[in-house]
Amino acid sequence: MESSRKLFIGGNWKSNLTVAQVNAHVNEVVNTLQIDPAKLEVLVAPTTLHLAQVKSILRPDIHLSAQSCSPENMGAFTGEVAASQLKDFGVNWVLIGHSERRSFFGETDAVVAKKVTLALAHGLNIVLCIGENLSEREGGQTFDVVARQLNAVKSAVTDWGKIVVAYEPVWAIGTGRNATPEQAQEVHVFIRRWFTENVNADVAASTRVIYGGSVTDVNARDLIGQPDVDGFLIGGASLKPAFKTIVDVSQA
Ligand SMILES: O=C(CO)COP(=O)(O)O
Repeated sequence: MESSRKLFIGGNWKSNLTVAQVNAHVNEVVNTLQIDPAKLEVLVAPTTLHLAQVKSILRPDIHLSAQSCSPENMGAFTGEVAASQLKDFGVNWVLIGHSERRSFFGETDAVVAKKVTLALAHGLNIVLCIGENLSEREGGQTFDVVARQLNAVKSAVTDWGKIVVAYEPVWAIGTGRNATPEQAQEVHVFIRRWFTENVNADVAASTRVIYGGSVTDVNARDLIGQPDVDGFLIGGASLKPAFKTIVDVSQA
């Protein structure tokens, strides 16, 4: 990555871990990370159920994030947690647009945009997830999909400074088949160009674009070596001691 942007590494724990496992993982892995605050920000996103528990034991220099928020304000929306409730509770970050939300729970671009609007209105920072699926990649539509997903939130974003973009090709998530460093770099460059053309050059230069999809302690070093890969959003490996190795090699 380029030195002007601070590295960003997030652990998305998805729907994993018991209470005991959360405690052990935070105490043994997350809270023992070596983080140079001038170089790197780290975030963890436990289930909504575990936010309070993690908040009570997490090192204060590590960001706590929800994995989603409601596309509506507080009210009669059973099962949802509103952005304002996250903020009120002391959670300052939220993942929005993860491909598992889009594909398994029917989140459309319009729903993603509503969530972005509310999250920003209530002062949350966002990791905005975008990326193409396998048939879209094989059909040569990667750039079209990524641009469509960015266009969908463009008018909802009042402050790009509160957003980290996570490029997560769906075909790489949980498959053990990561994008090659060159494939990641190519799309990250495209995303940066989208910012230049649709927002401005400052935002294009300063927005962190992180990569997600089968990141491991083995492939992290080559991926982070790409000039436009500013960090990672990590699923499986964020639940293991490998998370520590990834943090270490990324700062090296
Ligand atoms: O979806 C991801 C992070 O949000 C990536 O998951 P994996 O690292 O398990 O492929």
